[in-house]
Amino acid sequence: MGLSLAELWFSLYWFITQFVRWNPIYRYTFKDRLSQRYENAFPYIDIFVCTAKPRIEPPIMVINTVLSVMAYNYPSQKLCVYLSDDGGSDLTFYALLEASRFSKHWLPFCRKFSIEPRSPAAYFSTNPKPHDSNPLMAQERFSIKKSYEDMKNRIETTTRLGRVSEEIRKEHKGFQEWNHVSTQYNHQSIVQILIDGREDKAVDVEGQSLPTLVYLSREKRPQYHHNFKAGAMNSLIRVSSKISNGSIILNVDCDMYSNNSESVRDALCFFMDEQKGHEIAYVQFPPSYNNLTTNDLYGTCFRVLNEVDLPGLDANGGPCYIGSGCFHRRKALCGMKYSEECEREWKRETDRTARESASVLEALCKVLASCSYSLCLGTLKVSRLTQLTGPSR
Ligand SMILES: O=c1ccn([C@@H]2O[C@H](COP(=O)(O)OP(=O)(O)O[C@H]3O[C@H](CO)[C@@H](O)[C@H](O)[C@H]3O)[C@@H](O)[C@H]2O)c(=O)[nH]1
Ligand SMILES: [Mn+2]
Repeated sequence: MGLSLAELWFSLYWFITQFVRWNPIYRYTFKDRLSQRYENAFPYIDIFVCTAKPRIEPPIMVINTVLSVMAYNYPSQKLCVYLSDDGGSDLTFYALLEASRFSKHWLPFCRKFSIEPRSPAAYFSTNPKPHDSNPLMAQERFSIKKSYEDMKNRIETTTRLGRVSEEIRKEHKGFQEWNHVSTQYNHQSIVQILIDGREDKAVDVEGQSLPTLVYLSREKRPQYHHNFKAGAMNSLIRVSSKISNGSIILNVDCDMYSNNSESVRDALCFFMDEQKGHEIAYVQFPPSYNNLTTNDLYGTCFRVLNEVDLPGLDANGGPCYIGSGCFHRRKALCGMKYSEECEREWKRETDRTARESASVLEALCKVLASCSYSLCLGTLKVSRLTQLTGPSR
């Protein structure tokens, strides 16, 4: 009886889904035209990476994701990367400090040899051998691989130990914050700007500017509910509005590195489309997974979801919001309706950055990441997110 009901339900489900799958839309971008028209008028992009549990989400994995988004092929002065650490862990902070130093070598290397993917761990594991045809690359690859492995060893040793040594703690003022942290669920907000992209000294080894890099651990108190990732996203939206206020926000989970350095430009082809751009609230990238099954039976992705269901939904008002890998307009997340006038405003807003010094910004942002601030504004409702529509690619 139960089985027959289940069969009946799945038949009905299959029948309904066919309507959605009837007329899928596949979209293509023309990034060369985007560059020709807008290269100097690109918007600021804020990228949020979320992590919560240093034991399940090891700091070395987290910083690989951070490095993959820092290395986007996009003007670095217009990129600002935020790591939200709901674990409130100094181990994650230490790993991010290491990543901020390593990025000075990694970003020029990626740029020079156009390497993909730009997560160092993924790059070194998918390209185990250097390219013999280019001796310069082979040499540089050897040295950058060595410095990556040294960094990885330092981070993993510290993670295994479970605490940051006294020598390391002296390397950055940010570690002093942990003098006041009692537990993961009971601590003040911590905001540390590790790279301030506005400064002249924020450059890589080739003298090119680096993206801004911010560590955030919002306040946690036992009497306040923290609302998991949605709570973290709320804090990130507030804190980033003070520091960089990028018009476009990308969110990635810490275990989902970006496997394409052109993703920002792909998303902008939709947002900056002169005719239809203002109708688009978000651009959702389909996720791929590396380790779903032994021997990777399904070719690293959910094929039906990515190749049939999402393009099908696109033809019916827009794909659903999946979470990681989604670009949003900031204004859409803040509940504003987007119109053609906003598009014109946006063009005027592209050169706006905070004027306060990094330490003043840190102090201001701590207030924005506090529990009482979250409480008075309420939480970002998932229902709001699902109302927004936009195309997938
Ligand atoms: O209190 C919390 C709990 C989780 N997270 C982060 O949120 C992300 C997602 O949480 P997780 O428990 O890993 O959820 P998953 O089921 O693995 O992820 C699915 O659900 C997420 C939340 O809707 C989407 O972002 C993902 O794309 C989707 O794969 C991770 O980066 C976590 O670090 C926080 O920041 N704070
Ligand atoms: Mn996850």
